[in-house]
Amino acid sequence: MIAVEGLVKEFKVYRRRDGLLGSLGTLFAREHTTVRAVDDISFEIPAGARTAYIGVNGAGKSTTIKILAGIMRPTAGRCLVDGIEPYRERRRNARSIGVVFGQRSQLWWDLSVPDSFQILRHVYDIPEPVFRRNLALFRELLDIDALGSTPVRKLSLGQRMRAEVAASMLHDPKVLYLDEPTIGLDLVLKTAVRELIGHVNRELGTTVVLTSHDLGDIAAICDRVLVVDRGRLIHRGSLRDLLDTAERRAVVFESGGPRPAAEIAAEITARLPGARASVLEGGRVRVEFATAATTSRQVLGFLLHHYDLRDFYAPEPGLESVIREIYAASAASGPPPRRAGSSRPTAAA
Ligand SMILES: Nc1ncnc2c1ncn2[C@@H]1O[C@H](COP(=O)(O)OP(=O)(O)OP(=O)(O)O)[C@@H](O)[C@H]1O
Repeated sequence: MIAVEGLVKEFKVYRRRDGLLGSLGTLFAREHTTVRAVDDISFEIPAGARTAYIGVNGAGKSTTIKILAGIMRPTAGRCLVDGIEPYRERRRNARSIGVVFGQRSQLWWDLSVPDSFQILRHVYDIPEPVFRRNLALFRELLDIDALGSTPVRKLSLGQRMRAEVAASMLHDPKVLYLDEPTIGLDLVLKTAVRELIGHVNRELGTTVVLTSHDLGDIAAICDRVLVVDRGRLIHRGSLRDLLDTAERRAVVFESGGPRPAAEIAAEITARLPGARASVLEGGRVRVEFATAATTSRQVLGFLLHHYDLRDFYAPEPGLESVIREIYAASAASGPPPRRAGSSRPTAAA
């Protein structure tokens, strides 16, 4: 569905000079640096996949999504979305995609949500049964009727986001680009939006590309991840594989023996290389360990041999810690610098 090859996007950022003379100077020669926001990225996303595109602030996520959505042209490389080069055929592309950019609105500021939806219905030429089916879905899951006839500009961020998500899906797009779609939503509405995205993915085979700093969104919506760092793709794979790469894991157990939990925890920390044990509420012991120093098998063997294990479980490694590990590894190996190209004077435009 989506094929990206050697995608590059550079921005020229012009330097401002201080003072009147400096300002006059910039009329004749302006210095700039080149920011390489997307740096030779290639990937493919099959139809119906739910992909998280993640990275720290400024990693290049929004820039990539803007290119995929046809809002921006790449400096080099290309992408095809459902056989279309989005920035060359913007109108055709717009019919088959739905977009939510958390900070930007696709609704009419002075109109109510129902009026905005009526306009979108005509813009996209949405057949009546599809329009009615989708409105019923948004009523059920997002309580869209509660937004009433209030103009969009008067809605709270959370209310507007509900309308934005619904608007992006109104015309049954083949691809949904969601940039922070649950920003400003409370937990109940977050869950509803996640359910809605899951629903259209299952029922209509919609391809979903999500960028979010909300790890709950990623875990609930996506089954695969692309991780970008300073414009470069540094990890791709299934969410399951990503979690399996966790270098730190944990087990929690309850000991039936007479020894105090604090004593057991201290013993484990002292004797198991790379392990740190602590006592949880209720006297259970949590052992965190680095898989590079001690394997899961060694930890389990040690615990079984020394203690009377009553209750035992291994919590899932948190997505947050796994992603932190990936960023740390990337920073340590020193990927290409974000700023490509040098500063040079150019004639003023
Ligand atoms: N129009 C622009 N002009 C100049 N630089 C830009 C422009 N748009 C983005 N950049 C720069 O490109 C880099 C990537 O920005 P981008 O918005 O794609 O990051 P992001 O991963 O979406 O970040 P965030 O999580 O904060 O939204 C940043 O260094 C940013 O400052």
